[in-house]
Amino acid sequence: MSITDSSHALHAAHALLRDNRIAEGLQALTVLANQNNAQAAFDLGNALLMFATDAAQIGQGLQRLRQAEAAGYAPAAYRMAYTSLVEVTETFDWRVLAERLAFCCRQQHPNALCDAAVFFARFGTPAQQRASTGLLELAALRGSTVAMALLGERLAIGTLCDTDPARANSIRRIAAQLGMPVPPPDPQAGFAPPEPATPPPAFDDWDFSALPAAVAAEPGVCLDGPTQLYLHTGFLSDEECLYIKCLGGPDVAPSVSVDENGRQQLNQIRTSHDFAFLPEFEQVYLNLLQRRMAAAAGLPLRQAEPLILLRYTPGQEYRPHRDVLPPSHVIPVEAGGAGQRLRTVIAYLNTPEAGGETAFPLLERTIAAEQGRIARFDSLDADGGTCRTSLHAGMPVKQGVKWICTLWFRQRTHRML
Ligand SMILES: O=C(O)CCC(=O)C(=O)O
Ligand SMILES: [Fe+2]
Repeated sequence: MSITDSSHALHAAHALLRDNRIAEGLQALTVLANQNNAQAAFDLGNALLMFATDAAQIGQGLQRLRQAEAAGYAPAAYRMAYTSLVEVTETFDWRVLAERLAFCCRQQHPNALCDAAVFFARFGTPAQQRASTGLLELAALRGSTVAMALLGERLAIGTLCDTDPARANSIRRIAAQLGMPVPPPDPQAGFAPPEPATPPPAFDDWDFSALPAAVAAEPGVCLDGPTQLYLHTGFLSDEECLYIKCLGGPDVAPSVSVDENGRQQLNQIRTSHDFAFLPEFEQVYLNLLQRRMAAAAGLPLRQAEPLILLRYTPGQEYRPHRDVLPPSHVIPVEAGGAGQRLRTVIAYLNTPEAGGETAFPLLERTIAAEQGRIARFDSLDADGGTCRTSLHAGMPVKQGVKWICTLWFRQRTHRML
């Protein structure tokens, strides 16, 4: 098949999937993938993983991703990189992760470049730190809107670059239109074209050997022994907080809760908006941040439910509750399931102007929502019963907006990917 023929065939397969003709779409992708079309193999792998309900189907999906990676297709290497960080389906090796990321960066994969920039800014050598703003420029030019938003903040503040308030203003305006929570433009400074005046400088120091430093973490200060309530301030950098908010912010939707009968419903207990980072929405650095949160929890990331991003606007709250699920929602450990929610980590991604504390009424403790800190606590006692003192509430936001993300850890492996 010629390149034009195969790209037509790929478009046709995508159209079938969009029209919900799933079996036909998968069949068309399979034909192309079997002709060694790397993009078709990648798309097929992703589609199989999205519809997979058991380990065998996941295995088939990953097989297609490996095929695409072996053919040198960077998006497949990228997905394998973050999948390996969960350590369920793919064995984990720091050296392989570093090689995959370096490969994706050389191929100018936008999300890999964005991840590299955020990683180097905090953990890179001085030369990598200085170069990281150029990597954000390149990632943005290649289509990463998150990199664009992070770049705008660097230009506004002058972090690892000279300030350029007029360009920062234009970028902030675009990022806000996309639904990202960036500060408003400063009208005094005017507006300059958002694109860089000169192309970003060439860079080829893709040494990711410092990656393990990104996931090292301590739980912090213990505030209550029986509840295992810990507080760790300064856990995430300002840029890491913005990275998480910009990744999920455009897609938050009204939160649902699970009632005592196991039904999902919109209700008055939890009035926030949220977004779940399902496997297809993950990124390498987001997974590294989750590994860091898992390290602070003392549990493997594979025991966590998907990371949830939450946004509360004034008046919104999460009324007093415990994080344990209704029994109907739990497959017990004895039956081979992931079991109950055991431990929660909450990361505070901004500091609201007023309100939004996390209150533990039975402990008479309140944790102020402060950008960059994490709180951690247990929902189960040592004997497996509900931890009574874990009762907690997200207090109403009084002024401004509150952004947090939460990881709920189960008793056993929960993630399939
Ligand atoms: O908003 C908060 O401070 C608490 C959030 C919470 O309790 C939860 O997500 O389970
Ligand atoms: Fe909670």
